[in-house]
Amino acid sequence: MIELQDVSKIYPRRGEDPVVALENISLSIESGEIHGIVGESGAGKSTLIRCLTALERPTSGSILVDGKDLSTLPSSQLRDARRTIGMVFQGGNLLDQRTAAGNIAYPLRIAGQGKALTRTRVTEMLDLVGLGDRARAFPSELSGGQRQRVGIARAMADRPSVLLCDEPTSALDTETTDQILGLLKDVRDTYGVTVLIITHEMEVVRKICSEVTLLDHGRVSATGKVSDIMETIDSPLARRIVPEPEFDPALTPADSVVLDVSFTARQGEPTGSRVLALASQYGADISAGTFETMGDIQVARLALSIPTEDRHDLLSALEKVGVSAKERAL
Ligand SMILES: Nc1ncnc2c1ncn2[C@@H]1O[C@H](COP(=O)(O)OP(=O)(O)OP(=O)(O)O)[C@@H](O)[C@H]1O
Repeated sequence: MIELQDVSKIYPRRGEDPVVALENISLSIESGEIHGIVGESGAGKSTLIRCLTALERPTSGSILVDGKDLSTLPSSQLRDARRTIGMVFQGGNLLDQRTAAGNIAYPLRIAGQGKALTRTRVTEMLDLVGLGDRARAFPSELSGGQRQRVGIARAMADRPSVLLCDEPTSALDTETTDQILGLLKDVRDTYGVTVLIITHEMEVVRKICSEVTLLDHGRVSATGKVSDIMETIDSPLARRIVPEPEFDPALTPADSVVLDVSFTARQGEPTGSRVLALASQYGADISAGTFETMGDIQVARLALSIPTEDRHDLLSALEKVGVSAKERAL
């Protein structure tokens, strides 16, 4: 479990105002959750990771990992506490001169684990990430996805309780991204590890995060279960996670307007069919649409084109069934 209590990080600058990189961050992440941290460049994501790995101490507040306060531990105990945290970096960040097995063994050697345990763990981790036959390959002989698999194996080798992933899928293609995200989920399922992912890719949030936090100028601007965030379908974070579908307004028929219609539905709720029936009843057509299944909810954003004169009737019919809709300014 990770708990941040009122964490602030202020960088002093000579002759200039200090930079407040993190301001009163409070977050509680239960064991076994997959929590995404998103935010614009400069929002404080890297600073948060550095504080969580105790590479930096926060200016104030406390950071507890499995009940241990990393911000006050003396250096002598910090090394052991750090072993409870595994790090996955962008692109794998492997040691080029070591084989896949050598990279995975490295943190175990540093931690002083014996040869026999190291050997068993390396085999177990290579199997876990599906690279049992590539133990002797050097990073230059592996694909980007395989390098990241080794990165995950290395991070898990010393059995951490927390896995911090810093942009784990950036620079990977969609298919490889899916495989790496699937692997992170499997790792969580197998070892019950708490996963924190810093990402700028909303796809990561959609596909594997159970919870998400949006950082904005060093503050928590929104946080919660992804399904709860998506229920407030018009919130800025919900729009960022599942944006409105793009389409070319030039294709809208003459004398028509576009309505943006958004809704969520739990399994078995007929909201989608109700919306489509109303659209058809009022002569609307689907110009573009996005459907996402995220955990136990479905999220839909549709752009409906409708004859201008019928738009108010459809808007009020949708409102009656509790579906958010508004006219798009073209
Ligand atoms: N060592 C430092 N000294 C001074 N300011 C810093 C330092 N590290 C970060 N900052 C500032 O703190 C703020 C947060 O930076 P941070 O790198 O955490 O953002 P980020 O969300 O990770 O951005 P990106 O997505 O671009 O990596 C920025 O204004 C940055 O300039």
